[in-house]
Amino acid sequence: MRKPSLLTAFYLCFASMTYGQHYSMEAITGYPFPSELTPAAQGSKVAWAVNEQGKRNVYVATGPDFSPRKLSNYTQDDGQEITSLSISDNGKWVVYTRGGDHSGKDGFTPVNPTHDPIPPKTEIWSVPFEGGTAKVLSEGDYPAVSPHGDSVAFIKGGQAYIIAIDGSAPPRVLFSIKGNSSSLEWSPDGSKIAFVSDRNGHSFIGVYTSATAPIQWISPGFAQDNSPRWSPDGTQIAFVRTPGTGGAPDSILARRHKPWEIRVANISEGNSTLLWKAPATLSGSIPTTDGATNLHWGANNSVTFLSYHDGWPHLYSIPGKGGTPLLLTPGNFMCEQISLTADKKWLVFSANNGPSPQDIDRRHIARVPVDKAAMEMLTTGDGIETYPVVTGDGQNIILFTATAQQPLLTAKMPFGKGKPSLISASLLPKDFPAAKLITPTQVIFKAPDGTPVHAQLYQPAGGPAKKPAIVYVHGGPQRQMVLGWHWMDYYSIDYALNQYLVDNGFIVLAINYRLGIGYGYEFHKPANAGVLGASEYQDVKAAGEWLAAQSQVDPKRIGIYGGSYGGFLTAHALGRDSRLFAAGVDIHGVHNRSQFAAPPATPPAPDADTAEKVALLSSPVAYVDTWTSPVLLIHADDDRNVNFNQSIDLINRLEKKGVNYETLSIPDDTHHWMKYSNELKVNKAAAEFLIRQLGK
Ligand SMILES: CSCC[C@H](NC=O)C(=O)N[C@@H](C)C(=O)O
Repeated sequence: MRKPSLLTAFYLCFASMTYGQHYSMEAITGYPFPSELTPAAQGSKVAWAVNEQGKRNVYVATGPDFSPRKLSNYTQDDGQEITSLSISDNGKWVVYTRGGDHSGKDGFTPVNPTHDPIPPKTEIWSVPFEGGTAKVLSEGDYPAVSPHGDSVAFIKGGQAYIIAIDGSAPPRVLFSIKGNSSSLEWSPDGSKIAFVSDRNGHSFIGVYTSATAPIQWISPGFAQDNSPRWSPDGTQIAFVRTPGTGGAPDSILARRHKPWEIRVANISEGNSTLLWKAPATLSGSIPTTDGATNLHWGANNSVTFLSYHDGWPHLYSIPGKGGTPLLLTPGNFMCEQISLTADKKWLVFSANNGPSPQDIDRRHIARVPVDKAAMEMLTTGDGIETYPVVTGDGQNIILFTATAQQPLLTAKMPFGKGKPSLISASLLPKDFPAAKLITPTQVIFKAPDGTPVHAQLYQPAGGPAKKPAIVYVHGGPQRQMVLGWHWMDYYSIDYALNQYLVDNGFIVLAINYRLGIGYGYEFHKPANAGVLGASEYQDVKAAGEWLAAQSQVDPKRIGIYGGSYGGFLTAHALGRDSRLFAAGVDIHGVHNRSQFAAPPATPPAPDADTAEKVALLSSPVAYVDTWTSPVLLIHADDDRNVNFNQSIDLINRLEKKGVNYETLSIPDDTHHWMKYSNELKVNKAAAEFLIRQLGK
């Protein structure tokens, strides 16, 4: 087909925006995506990263107006992400890592989606807060800026290095010891560094003092010690202990408590005492939600942490000298994106809590003193507020806000009562079709076993009486989709695709199936789920049946799509229920989990054989014989989360079965579409396939 001329393309775009026709995929995915929001320890300075159609840069702002200022100048869609962003305590320097894919395994490993013959490196950069040329300090990752603001400790090759923050001298080894060093934590006075030494099955907490002093090991045992946190006076360290690897192989299928405890050590003595041991219940297992244990040492000698043991991810406080944990955040909601204020007196966080029944499917900002169960919800309404940080002067919260129409943007609000006001609206492209986006509504349906399943229903206005419909299945699986733009880039891309499908006449039902977060422990950690029986699939099938029962849906044109774990469930749906799901798009899904069930053990686990059989039955490849619906399979081959051969395996089986399948293979990108042009390509391919199969 002849491509339209540039002038024709411009006219079509202008017309579609003006006369109510469809907006382009470029328009709906052209939003700026913010991340890495961080405050300086003093004053009102903040910094964050923004991905503008693949061009990722650092922005900074200073109170009271917080007008954003672009600090770096990366001009290419080159897939090099910005992470570990921080401002030196004195506010003079901004330091960050550029490169890698930190949402996958081996975050440090460089990514090269531009197929450069000489691949980029993952490097640490610094730039003066007031402006100047950003400079590469060294190849490396996980930078920790000294409290004095003059040097940066970092990790390279599992060892610790240090360099002057202005790059005025070459990096030097700080300490080089057995195992892999990580989690560098400067002591408050900058005289020491606590760190984790991972030794493959056990780990120690170490303290570095100087090139002439031996590393001090803190309470070394036969366990895995992690998350070192200094007391404000620098005399103690709190840390999390879990069991070391080993022991008689346990059942694979049984659900077991995963023990963890918090311990406190005096630096002077080096031994540790037990501060709190989690209850030996399933929900008392070490939490796996955002920030995991979220261990902090706050003011008034208050050690704070997150635990799931009352059924919800809640915050607790316990005196550093010992005592009974105080539940800081009672209620049926989860806390996440937790940060401690510079004065260490408050915790601020996001929670799916508020006065409306819909708030369980949103996020709002809250705060609580580190030593008093006096939680306050600071935001409310129809929006989605996330990633709050308090400025070093304690005057303002800087946060990310979104709505059903507005993608994630940076905002400010007083640290107390008040409403967020946007500070980065100017970054939104002029052609962004906010006014054309619909507002999803909350739907709750029952799964066959009676479990309530929350979902968001996207309905186009007008159009034919019977419309095609799509079940959208998120990945993770511990994620929650909400009633607006999502705070993760991966799910912002899918929210954009859902809106685009609505604009092209589809109804979309985004389902929060079990294994997801936001609805309590039992929903998040259900029996017989995942590789242990895929019980969560019943929620997906129930969603298809719910759509088929709606008067405005054409039951013969129901499709499904999802990425990663969502691809896994999409493949399950097409294999097991092609009569219900007429077509689907499976983006880097997991298809054969048999090798995950029984990890190599000698002797094997008592139920290894059964687990192997259950794992296979939990895999979509077990249902190829009943797969008849057409499918588009998409995968990038530098995927560090789901191996590329998961799609090769399924494709070869579909080919043999004679299923109608199409493919899109993307060389050198990862699980997270590091290159914007690949994100666009994937969304366009998925939309085109669904429209072609179901739309007209
Ligand atoms: C065992 S399935 C792995 C799916 C994958 N999880 C982590 O990498 C996934 O769903 N990834 C993205 C989409 C996510 O974490 O949300």
